[in-house]
Amino acid sequence: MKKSRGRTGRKRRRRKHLKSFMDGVNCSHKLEYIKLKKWLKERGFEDSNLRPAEFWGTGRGLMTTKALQAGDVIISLPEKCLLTTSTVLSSCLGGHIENWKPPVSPLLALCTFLIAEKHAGEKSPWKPYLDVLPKTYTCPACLEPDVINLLPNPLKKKAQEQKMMIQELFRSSRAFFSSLQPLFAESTGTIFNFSALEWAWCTINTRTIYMKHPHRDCFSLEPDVYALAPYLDLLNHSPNVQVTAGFNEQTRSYEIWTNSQCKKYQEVLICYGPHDNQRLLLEYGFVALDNPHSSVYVSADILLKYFSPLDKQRKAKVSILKDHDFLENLTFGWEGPSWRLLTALKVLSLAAEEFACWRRILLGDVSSARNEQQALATAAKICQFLIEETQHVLLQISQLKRDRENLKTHLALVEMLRSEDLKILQKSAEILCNLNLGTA
Ligand SMILES: C[S@@+](CC[C@H](N)C(=O)[O-])C[C@H]1O[C@@H](n2cnc3c(N)ncnc32)[C@H](O)[C@@H]1O
Repeated sequence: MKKSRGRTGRKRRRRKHLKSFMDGVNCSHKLEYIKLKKWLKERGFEDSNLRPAEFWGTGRGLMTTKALQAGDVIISLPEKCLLTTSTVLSSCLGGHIENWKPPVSPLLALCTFLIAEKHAGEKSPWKPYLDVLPKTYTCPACLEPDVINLLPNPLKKKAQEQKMMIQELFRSSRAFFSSLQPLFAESTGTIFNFSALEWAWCTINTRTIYMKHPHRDCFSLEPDVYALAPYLDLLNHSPNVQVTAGFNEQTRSYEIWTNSQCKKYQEVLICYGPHDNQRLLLEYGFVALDNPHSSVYVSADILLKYFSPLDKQRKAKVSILKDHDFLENLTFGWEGPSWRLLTALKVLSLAAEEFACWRRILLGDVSSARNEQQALATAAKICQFLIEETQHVLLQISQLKRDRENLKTHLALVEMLRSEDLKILQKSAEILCNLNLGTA
């Protein structure tokens, strides 16, 4: 057939090129997925129109072989396929967990089960599922300190806390792991080592669905809300889709319905929640492009740098902001500075003679045109400072990517987070520039 060389041909080629990026590469022929499908079928899972595939941008996910309409069921996974604390209690670990004092948490019970089953290899009834689980994760707990240092605040602090929390979980679980020795030929110290626990913790943190189970006395008081859902847990996240999910008591299956459309052969995406990128990175180890829920945080330290220490009311203003919880969660978003950030800036910008009206400002009132103008001008300066700081970190990352080949994947993740932050800040700067021109 003759190739179309004109505008229509170019458009068609561009569409085809774009489509090939959006479509995934089907990998359902791979042995591990064939085995998983067989395993699921034995547990009552009806073959759906979903196929495992590799996608540009989101990685491994599920593609649909049939167009989905709002209201369609994406997947219905029978209870028998779910891995919960009931699964753990009915395994050989059950008796040990029931006798152990102080009781272990539901999370530790699940981690222990995953590690034990992985160690069992061919003997594990869960092998087909374990074989498709990721070998490594990109949650902050798995990042090197050099990479964590490049994260913005307050994520950096939360990442360090996550790392320490897993270290503490390991330290406090050692005696329990040792108590399992009668079940294993190999030393429990070798089986339940730190990296095994880190892997199991990340598996649960990034892949479980929410399913509340009643409290059982053999577990500590931490909520028992986890279930691992093989195959269903191959669904990736998009902040732009809506789904309904839950356990259906009638069908005794965990079901997900879509409220959005999805074209044939495209990736089926679900929404893990209205999370910003810092939360997505912390909880799931990834960043979403153009995430409408994302924002850039302004710390109290940065905010206060823009106000004179000679202001006699500075101390009083800071304590008002602190008492009314206006020194945290101050952000720049896709729509400019948040109302909270502008309010904090307005209180700090109050002239001596206006100070008495701080309460009105906290309620959203205008004090004076001068006060409004100064708050907007300061917001623009802070935004510019954050733009330069983010550009500086991006430069550091690109240098490190050249020098530290082993950190490349993790650095690329932080780079993506910082680049998304830069986009938000640039958008905010543009909005502020227009607002400042309007009030000048
Ligand atoms: C429930 S699993 C989804 C399946 C996963 N991609 C896999 O290969 O097993 C959640 C993990 O998928 C990845 N993920 C989910 N949504 C993503 C997205 N929009 N972009 C990139 N990675 C995503 C993250 O690594 C996250 O921790």
